Amino acid sequence: MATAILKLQDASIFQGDNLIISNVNLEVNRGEFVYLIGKTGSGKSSFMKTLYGDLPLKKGVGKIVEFDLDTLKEKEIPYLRRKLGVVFQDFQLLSDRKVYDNLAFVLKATGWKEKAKIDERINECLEKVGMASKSYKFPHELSGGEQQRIAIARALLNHPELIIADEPTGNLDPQTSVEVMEVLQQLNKNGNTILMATHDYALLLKYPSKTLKCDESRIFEVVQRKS
Ligand SMILES: Nc1ncnc2c1ncn2[C@@H]1O[C@H](COP(=O)(O)OP(=O)(O)OP(=O)(O)O)[C@@H](O)[C@H]1O
Repeated sequence: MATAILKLQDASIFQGDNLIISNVNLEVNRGEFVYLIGKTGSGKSSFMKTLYGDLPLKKGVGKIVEFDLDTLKEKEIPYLRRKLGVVFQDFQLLSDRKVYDNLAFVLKATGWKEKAKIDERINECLEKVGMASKSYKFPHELSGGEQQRIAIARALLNHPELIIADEPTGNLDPQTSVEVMEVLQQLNKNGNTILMATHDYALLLKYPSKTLKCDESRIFEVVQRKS
């Protein structure tokens, strides 16, 4: 039976007092790869921010990786984020430290203490994104695609139940976008559940998958035409 990792019922997304999206009803099941598409300003980022606790869910019911979004307390947010891997368009790596230290920073902040275990986990995650040889590089020594792969490795560190990627290829050229997408596809094949916002239709055509569309203050599933 399909297990819902994310379930929203009659949920509304707000930015402050402004209603951005209303009556959202959707489920994302374990193992799925789901796109969220929609024009600039249609509310994709606001929707995703609500999922990782950056915006409160003020109306409706939402459950994500065993957390209730509608009753989520401030102090629960770090624990929710540990079960999610969030990837952003602009990578958000710390520019003053090497790749290894970017990842170690996250592990230490989430309670990892033993150096050998930290090293092992960092290496495992870098291997998953094909970046094992780059751990002693600074972010500025890497290309955009490489930086995004490091950001994906960082998202994987604490075995997330859901990866939320907000326009992960938005800053990348088409060829590099495909390379990053291949990494995400591979992770999904290995069991990771992924929700990815994008407006890159070329990727959608190349890697068809369940697609949600954000339009006119609503989110609904769209059926992709074959051919
Ligand atoms: N911090 C904010 N305060 C108030 N309104 C905001 C804020 N951020 C976004 N909005 C508004 O919310 C609406 C949705 O914006 P959002 O960034 O979620 O859209 P998006 O689909 O992710 O667009 P993009 O593709 O440009 O990131 C827009 O009308 C925007 O003006």
